[in-house]
Amino acid sequence: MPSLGRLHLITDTRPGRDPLAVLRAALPLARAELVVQVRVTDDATDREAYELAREVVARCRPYGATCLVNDRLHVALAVAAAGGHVGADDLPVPAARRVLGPTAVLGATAREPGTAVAAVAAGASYLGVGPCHATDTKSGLPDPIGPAGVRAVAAAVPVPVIAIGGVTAASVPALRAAGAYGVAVVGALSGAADPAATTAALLRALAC
Ligand SMILES: Cc1ncc(COP(=O)(O)OP(=O)(O)O)c(N)n1
Ligand SMILES: Cc1nc(C(=O)O)sc1CCOP(=O)(O)O
Ligand SMILES: [Mg+2]
Repeated sequence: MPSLGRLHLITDTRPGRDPLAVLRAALPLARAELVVQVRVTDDATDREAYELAREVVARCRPYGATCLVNDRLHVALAVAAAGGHVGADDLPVPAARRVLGPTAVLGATAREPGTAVAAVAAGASYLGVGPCHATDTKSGLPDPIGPAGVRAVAAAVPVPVIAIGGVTAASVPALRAAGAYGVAVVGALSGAADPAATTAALLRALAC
């Protein structure tokens, strides 16, 4: 399995956002370092998720970037994405692994070491760990765990930890120092005035 990219761009399909424009800006800079997670709003249809994921897979391919699909693993399979990401309300990790097969990339959300260890034992190949910082992008999240929370999880598992939640280029150094392999962002890129410049800043921070 090729090594996982360190910059995870999660698509923002909320009204007024343009996920493909952000992707166009990020891809030529981040190339194989980019993992694009196709995440649609809960009210999106499977057809909408499929069309977006198909487009993302096609755009990622020439750059060697990776496309994953959030939650909807049948969509991941249908578009031949590299894998998917599941959390507490989605298919359990063992079931997700069965659906995706043994070689797919499978991410699981873990907020503390116990869940993290269980997710890895059940077949997760990386963990999304957060929320690291406060964020308006998703409601109903628990309190931020900060770099200390990331450190606790990263110390407990042998797989890459991807820090998520309110991540910006400025917060990357502390998260990396805490053991994060990479970061996942929504708002830092989808709300950026200059997504290319922000991608470059995130990549610089991740390279240190
Ligand atoms: C990299 C990464 N980490 C965590 C999540 C959150 O997944 P989940 O808890 O299933 O919540 P939703 O994204 O489905 O709302 C993620 N998507 N990616
Ligand atoms: C989708 C999601 N899941 C999170 C978790 O902690 O599980 S935080 C989050 C939103 C991340 O968006 P932003 O980069 O704009 O803060
Ligand atoms: Mg989910």
